[in-house]
Amino acid sequence: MENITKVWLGPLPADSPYVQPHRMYYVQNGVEKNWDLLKVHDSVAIILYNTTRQKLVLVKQFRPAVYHGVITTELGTFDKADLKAFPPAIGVTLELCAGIVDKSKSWSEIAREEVLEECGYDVSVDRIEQVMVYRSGVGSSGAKQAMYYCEVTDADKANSGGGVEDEMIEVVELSLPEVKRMVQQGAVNNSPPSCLMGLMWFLANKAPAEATSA
Ligand SMILES: O=c1ccn([C@@H]2O[C@H](COP(=O)(O)OP(=O)(O)O[C@H]3O[C@H](CO)[C@@H](O)[C@H](O)[C@H]3O)[C@@H](O)[C@H]2O)c(=O)[nH]1
Repeated sequence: MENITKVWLGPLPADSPYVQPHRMYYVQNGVEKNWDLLKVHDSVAIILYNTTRQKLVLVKQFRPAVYHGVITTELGTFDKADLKAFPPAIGVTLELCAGIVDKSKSWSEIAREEVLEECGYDVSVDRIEQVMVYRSGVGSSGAKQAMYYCEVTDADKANSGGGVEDEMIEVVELSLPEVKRMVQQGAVNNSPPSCLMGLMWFLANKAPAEATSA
């Protein structure tokens, strides 16, 4: 699905619209300290449950940062990736539908748009319920993420999803036993903590009782 033919690293341009690095200084207990950090966009993530099929709707995509992380855990650093030793599939994740907050719209409206763009379901904002808000990357970015829950039916399906412009996103449906297995065994698909936490929240609060017994 990822169709990646070349990967290399370069320096971060100062005008990156996605990542701004800073060194923050502070005085604690009378001692001057500093912390190197990244300003990244806040984001939304949506736990999407199709009640017609009793399936959780997730997305699969190549994540450059995960691919970089997998290689550098092994090699320390690299300039040009060896695609034979490190096939791009190792950078593919299974996640909740999500998106960055990079426009002046309400967070739930941004969540609504992501559900439509990435997963193809057209729902109104009032059907999207806020679940929790937390900070991710507490050592590096401290970015805020708001998690939402939304139930959809087959009748809400407006397109096949997959993202906008050149995004390559695959929509994946998981049955309730598959979701349960996923949280029992952990992140075999490079799934981020927010995804596992969202699925656990679903199992604890929304899943039909028969799906969580046994
Ligand atoms: O360096 C970058 C970074 C982003 N993009 C684009 O920006 C958009 C970002 O995608 P979007 O779907 O809005 O957000 P996500 O990539 O899904 O990321 C959010 O959701 C993730 C899963 O919860 C969190 O890990 C992230 O921190 C959070 O930003 C996409 O079009 C990307 O192609 C770039 O082109 N270059």
